[in-house]
Amino acid sequence: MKSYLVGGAVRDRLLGLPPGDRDHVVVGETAESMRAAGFRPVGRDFPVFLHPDSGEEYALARTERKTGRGYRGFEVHADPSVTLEQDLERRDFTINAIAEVDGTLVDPFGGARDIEARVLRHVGPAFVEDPLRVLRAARFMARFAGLGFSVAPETLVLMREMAAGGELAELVPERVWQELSRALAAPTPSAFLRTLRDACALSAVLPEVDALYGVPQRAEYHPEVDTGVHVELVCDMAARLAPGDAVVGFAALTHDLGKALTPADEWPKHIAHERRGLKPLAALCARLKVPGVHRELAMAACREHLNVHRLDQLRDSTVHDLLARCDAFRRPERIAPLALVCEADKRGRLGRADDDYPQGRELQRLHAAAIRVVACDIIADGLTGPAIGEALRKARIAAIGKARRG
Ligand SMILES: Nc1ncnc2c1ncn2[C@@H]1O[C@H](COP(=O)(O)OP(=O)(O)OP(=O)(O)O)[C@@H](O)[C@H]1O
Repeated sequence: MKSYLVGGAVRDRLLGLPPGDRDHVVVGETAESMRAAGFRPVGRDFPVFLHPDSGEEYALARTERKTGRGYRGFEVHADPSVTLEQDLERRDFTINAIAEVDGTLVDPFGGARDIEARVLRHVGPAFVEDPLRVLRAARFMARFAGLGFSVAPETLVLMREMAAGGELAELVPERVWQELSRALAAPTPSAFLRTLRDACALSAVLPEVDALYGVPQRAEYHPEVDTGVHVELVCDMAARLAPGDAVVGFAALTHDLGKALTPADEWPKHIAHERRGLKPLAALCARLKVPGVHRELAMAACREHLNVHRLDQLRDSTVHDLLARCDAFRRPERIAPLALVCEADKRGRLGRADDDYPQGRELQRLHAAAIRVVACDIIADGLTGPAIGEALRKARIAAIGKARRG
């Protein structure tokens, strides 16, 4: 059987990055011959098989033909006559279209040269057939911008054409979310936003975030002034504080959505932006089918980030109610990520990256003190019904006060 290692595994090795999934392409075989050799078929849309021992993916070499709008309008053709080069030609970027066999590269589109030059370049004119590739370009930039990569100018031209053609709106939410969440888990999420803006595509994918650009903030708190730039800095700071964590990343991205709704005559102040942001955030989550865990932290960060910043000015009961709104007595794991998002917000400002953020530690300390008080302490006092809840609240407020001043 003739098989080649392809895609991310070859690319990442040439970049000197740790190896991820190893995908292979197989030439000259059929689904029947693969099954006869012990490979297990997976997936509905493409002829992909799992190796019986290693579990690695082996896909039959295939070509694709665009038959309709959107990324689903593809006719896949996989038979033993499809060559390796034809399979590589249908791929998105030259850096992803390199194959390797026995230590030798097969690189018909100059991917190794583009890796050397740190260029993200499309393979060929078929690039425009799948609108998801605009998002993939932005996602690879989030991953590789720190290594010095940029999008080739001719690729950017095609991305702009694709965005102008309107097909991005037809992507199913799951695919958009997959690229967005992977970008937020990458080292430089700001490059995802900037690449989409450069391609005039951010307004189609994340209109709520696009609307933040050009909205000014008070320069004494935000030397970067522009809210969109602030959000970029916050996302990159979140990626630094919580590497690979798209839950924290998504909350960082969306914590200030309300600032886009501040009436312009109130600029650069944004009174009540925490409250105003909840509705567009809920709409965004519904549209992209954002998983509950991401949604919950994002809603909490949007609502509470100012409260956490001024934690030392809040009354004990207000700290308690903040924790209760976050459901932090039943779900204690919610507080550490909230503290991280708030820290990213504070340090994601021009010139503030090295600021200390004691509020994050204090929030966790007060939360730890409050959750030490449990219902059985109260029930032991002979209380019943709603009185238990009220007594519990009072005891937790007292515990917060003691932790602060005791
Ligand atoms: N929409 C697409 N259009 C063209 N080629 C694609 C597309 N999606 C995936 N590919 C090809 O399949 C390979 C595997 O895709 P995948 O999404 O797993 O990314 P990857 O390159 O392996 O990166 P990662 O390390 O992030 O998983 C890519 O390297 C690329 O060659």
